[in-house]
Amino acid sequence: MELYTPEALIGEEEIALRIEALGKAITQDFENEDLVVICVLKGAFMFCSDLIKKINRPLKLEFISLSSYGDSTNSSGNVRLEMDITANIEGKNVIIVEDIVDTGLTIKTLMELLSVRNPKTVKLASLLFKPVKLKHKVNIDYLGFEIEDKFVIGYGLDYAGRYRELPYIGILNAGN
Ligand SMILES: O=P(O)(O)OC[C@H]1O[C@H](OP(=O)(O)OP(=O)(O)O)[C@H](O)[C@@H]1O
Ligand code: HPA
Ligand SMILES: [Mg+2]
Repeated sequence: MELYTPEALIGEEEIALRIEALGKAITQDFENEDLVVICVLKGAFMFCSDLIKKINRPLKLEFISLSSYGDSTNSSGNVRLEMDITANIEGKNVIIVEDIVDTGLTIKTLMELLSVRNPKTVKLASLLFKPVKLKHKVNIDYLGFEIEDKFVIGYGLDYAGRYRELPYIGILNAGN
């Protein structure tokens, strides 16, 4: 059987502790306010599912699917909308949940897409931020971890569709 243990960068416990803190912060910031949480598929599915369990406020969950990396470790520069949300977000408090902000192109594209729908507020929660590659200015309201310039996998993040199921964040090596 193929060996399958990519090098760990951020472990399960560290992720869980950070998510608990982010959930608390969101809970406090949205006292008496309803929320629409938008999970950006596919990468954010695991982070989003753990994060919403730590938000102690009424919320509705929506999914959007955006893709620009395909089977590469670099952005194609073209963000494809594969599936849109179904809810009307006009006048609503929206929290976008992303797995990673790398070049910032995906989140820039998504912010533009949502802003014309007139939400009341839009905040961004991202588990990871890779500042070295950033090309578009992005404000992350709820950040998990800043990471170095390595292509990461696991906990929802993929390389060519693989590794999303790993319970921790690992680093993609040539040997993986
Ligand atoms: O800041 P950027 O350079 O735009 O990169 C970040 C985006 O890229 C990845 O999505 P991907 O295109 O791999 O789709 P996936 O989530 O379905 O894997 C990741 O999940 C983010 O959404
Ligand atoms: O480092 C990364 N890993 C996985 N997907 C990504 N999408 C942007 N950056 C990354
Ligand atoms: Mg991907």
